[in-house]
Amino acid sequence: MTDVWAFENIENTERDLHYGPGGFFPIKLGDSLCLPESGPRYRVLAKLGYGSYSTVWLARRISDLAVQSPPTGSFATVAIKSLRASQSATGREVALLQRLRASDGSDPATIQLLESFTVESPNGVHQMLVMEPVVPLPLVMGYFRPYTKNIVRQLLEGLQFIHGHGIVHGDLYPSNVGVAIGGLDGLSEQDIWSQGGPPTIVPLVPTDRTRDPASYPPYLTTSLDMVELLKDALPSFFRCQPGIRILDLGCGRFADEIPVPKSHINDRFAAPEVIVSRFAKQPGGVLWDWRSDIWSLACTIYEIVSERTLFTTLSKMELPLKISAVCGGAPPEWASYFPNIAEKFREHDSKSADALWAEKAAEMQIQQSVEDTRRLVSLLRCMLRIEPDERPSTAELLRNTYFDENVSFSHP
Ligand SMILES: Nc1ncnc2c1ncn2[C@@H]1O[C@H](COP(=O)(O)OP(=O)(O)OP(=O)(O)O)[C@@H](O)[C@H]1O
Repeated sequence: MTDVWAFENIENTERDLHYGPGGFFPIKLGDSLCLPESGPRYRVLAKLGYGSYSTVWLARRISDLAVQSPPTGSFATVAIKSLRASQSATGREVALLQRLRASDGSDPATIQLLESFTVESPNGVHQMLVMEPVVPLPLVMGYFRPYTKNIVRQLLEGLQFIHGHGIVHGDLYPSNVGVAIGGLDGLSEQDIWSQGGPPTIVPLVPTDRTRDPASYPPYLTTSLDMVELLKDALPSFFRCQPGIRILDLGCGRFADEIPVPKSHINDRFAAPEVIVSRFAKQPGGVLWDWRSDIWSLACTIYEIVSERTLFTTLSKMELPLKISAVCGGAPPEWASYFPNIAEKFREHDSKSADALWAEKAAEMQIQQSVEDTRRLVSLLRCMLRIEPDERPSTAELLRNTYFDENVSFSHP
């Protein structure tokens, strides 16, 4: 935004535009994040990522105070998700994560909130969510192919944990799945900086001289290359079974919430009931619930295992047709929702879907044995039912024959 800032934004950084009222909390490397009642608590070491609603930072605890009742052990090196002020005021993420705390000492495949606090900036009041650091699964899946079945099982168990706590995730897709990183506490700050390499930064200089310098950081920074850091400093990470964590409850909801909030999930992972309400402007809004998560998880698993997308970003016409092809036909009412393509739905039946999945299975077999692939395809097809009531629960899915012990666990 050269009309507002002196320098162009760089790729892979949050939008400089979002440092303003209601926007991001200005953070720079080396900052201390302070809890209102107990003073400095975390030192910011590196950026981990950013999204539409937050920036996420690697930080280390600097006070001697133990994190209050940490659910899964005490981490000195943490990820801090700093929410936009507007999101902090209206979002449910903290409340959802609080309900998801594993109080029984178990280690669920769902990200755990270690603590949360608020900080103020000229942009507003921001929630800070302190969590275990992870690396996004898509970045490291290549190293964990032998554990494919175990990863699928953990994903279903993680979602079972979420649903069992009366929560709908609402935004399941591969980047919202992470792998827990043990061992960062054993590295010095210097190790993290030198092994992770220096970030690229771009100075933030507003062209408007009246702008409050406390409302934006002095520079934007790229994220730490966690994979490189792990390769150099913690190579054992790649040799162990991955601990899966489902992340980002930012678009989630309580199952009993009325009215049901708007769904924000990307079309590629959105269940047919969401697609119909979006594209066909079905009156009365859409009831997206745990069954919609089952659909999204199937798309996520397919993408993680095959490294291909099941539904690419498609037009209003193409996506319903693709769903009909994958599921072996569309329900009769779709003819009235999508009159321009009603004829084409007739081309799809269970036979054409079998043929399509046979092709997909051939692509997926590169990673698994033939029998594993056959069973995984059958599991995914159970999850990908257009009628929400036909989608099994996570508990039912975990009893699927794909998880039977006698089927090979790894590569052929
Ligand atoms: N616990 C964590 N450890 C390491 N990195 C994380 C962690 N949580 C989030 N990230 C990184 O920060 C990015 C943004 O996080 P997240 O998706 O939760 O934010 P968001 O603002 O809700 O984004 P979105 O626009 O996807 O809804 C993620 O893509 C991920 O790379």
